[in-house]
Amino acid sequence: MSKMLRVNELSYRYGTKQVLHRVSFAVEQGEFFGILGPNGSGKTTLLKLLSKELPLQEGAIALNDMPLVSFSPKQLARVVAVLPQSVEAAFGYTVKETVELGRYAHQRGLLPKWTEEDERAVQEALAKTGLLAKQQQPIDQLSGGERQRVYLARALAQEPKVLLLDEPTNHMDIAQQVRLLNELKQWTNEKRLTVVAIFHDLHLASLYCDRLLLLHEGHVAANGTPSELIEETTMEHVFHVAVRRQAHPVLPAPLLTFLPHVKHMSEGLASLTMTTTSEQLVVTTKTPFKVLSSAVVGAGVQWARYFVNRHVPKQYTSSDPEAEMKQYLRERSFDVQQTIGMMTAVHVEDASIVYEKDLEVSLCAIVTAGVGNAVDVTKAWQQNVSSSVGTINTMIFIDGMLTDAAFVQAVMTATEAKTKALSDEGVLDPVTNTFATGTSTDCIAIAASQTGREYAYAGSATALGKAIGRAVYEATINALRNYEKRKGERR
Ligand SMILES: Nc1ncnc2c1ncn2[C@@H]1O[C@H](COP(=O)(O)OP(=O)(O)OP(=O)(O)O)[C@@H](O)[C@H]1O
Repeated sequence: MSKMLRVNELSYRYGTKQVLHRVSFAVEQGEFFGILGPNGSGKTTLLKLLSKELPLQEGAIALNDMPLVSFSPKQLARVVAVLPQSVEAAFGYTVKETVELGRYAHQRGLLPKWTEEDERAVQEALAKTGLLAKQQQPIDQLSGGERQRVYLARALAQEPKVLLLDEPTNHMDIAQQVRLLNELKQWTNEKRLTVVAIFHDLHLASLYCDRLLLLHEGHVAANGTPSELIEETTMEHVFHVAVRRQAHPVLPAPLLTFLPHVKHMSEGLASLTMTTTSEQLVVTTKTPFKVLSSAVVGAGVQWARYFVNRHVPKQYTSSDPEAEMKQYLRERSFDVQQTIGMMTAVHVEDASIVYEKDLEVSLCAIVTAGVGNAVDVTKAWQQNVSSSVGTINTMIFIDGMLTDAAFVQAVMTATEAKTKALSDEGVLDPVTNTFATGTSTDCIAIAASQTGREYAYAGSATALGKAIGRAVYEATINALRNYEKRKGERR
């Protein structure tokens, strides 16, 4: 298959200093290709060889299957545009005049004429870079980020097939970075523009690039998709920092988080306080706990200090319960970003609290249970299951450092224990008359201090799993009995 750009066994020396070692890769037309690597790994040198700013010493570069050496400067400028790392501001020129210079390669003859085509390309480039309103301004009166955009506009006005960018978003604020990369990405799709760009920001590279080349001391350390390449061991080897890979919340792109030398301190469960009123049950921890939950507020993975189980009337409805609950929390001065918020129609004073403490595990389970919406989940498909708020809310606080697997297993173990408690208490699904496995709107939060003892797993084979199983079972049984008692008193 023909490639837009093909680099083969490319090596380069400044004097006796070898800075690139037999670098090979290929880029297809329309690809957004990123070059990553630590300072001094050879990225700029590589880009300068691709633009012929540096002469070829060893190896080969082909553009559209033609050797780069065979291109005259003007021929090359019709195919390749470059945005260097830093450009000297050309004093006296306006923005538009600077961008017009990009049309040089397309002009012919000794006395070239400015054509409609030239004007259209310049205006399009100005529009793409958000500079239409500034076109008459002198370039030396612009900010660093704006000037960077002018040079990008000049490169785009060249209407190249390949765009070489050395840190294109350098000097730009985050909104400009995202805007520019969105535009470039669109051009790679619509105009089949090929972009080869040096990135320092791994996240931007991971989000926008189709493929990445990772350089390490002038060698290719890796070459692949962001998902293949943004990987903990490789990154730690190349960048010499401890990292952790995570999933992007919306896209199948990896995110890397650097692990700083800052220690998270916690007093564990000793710092836990609980207050209960008829309106709400609130658990507060002195330091944030890491939480995996299905709560109305704070669902997913969060760090939180406030855990609110709010009592709401049985007939509670809201078109947007999350927004309504956030408003409720704000009105009561909770820091919403650090709060896990659940709701229940059950009286929260009937919560059951069970502590498990031995040499291996220290945890606390808090359960509120109502079975107005009890459901046998295996038969739920037969019925119109309600989603009102008669529910079982389970919170588990663990003194320890849980892996992701342990968090997920803690949810499984707690759910199994809850289901067993319902069955032992004889709770039935009122429609099918079979044992209920839960209610239709149950909620769970697993909160861990993330200090002290490490727990890789939390299934029933482990001490943590055993403790969760016992505590959740006991707390659920007690909470169910409290609920039944109150119901009996009301009759
Ligand atoms: N003109 C030069 N003369 C001598 N050595 C040079 C020259 N330009 C760069 N180098 C050296 O070559 C190596 C690679 O430099 P290069 O600029 O390609 O790295 P880079 O990966 O782009 O770095 P950065 O992330 O800091 O921009 C570095 O050790 C640098 O000091």
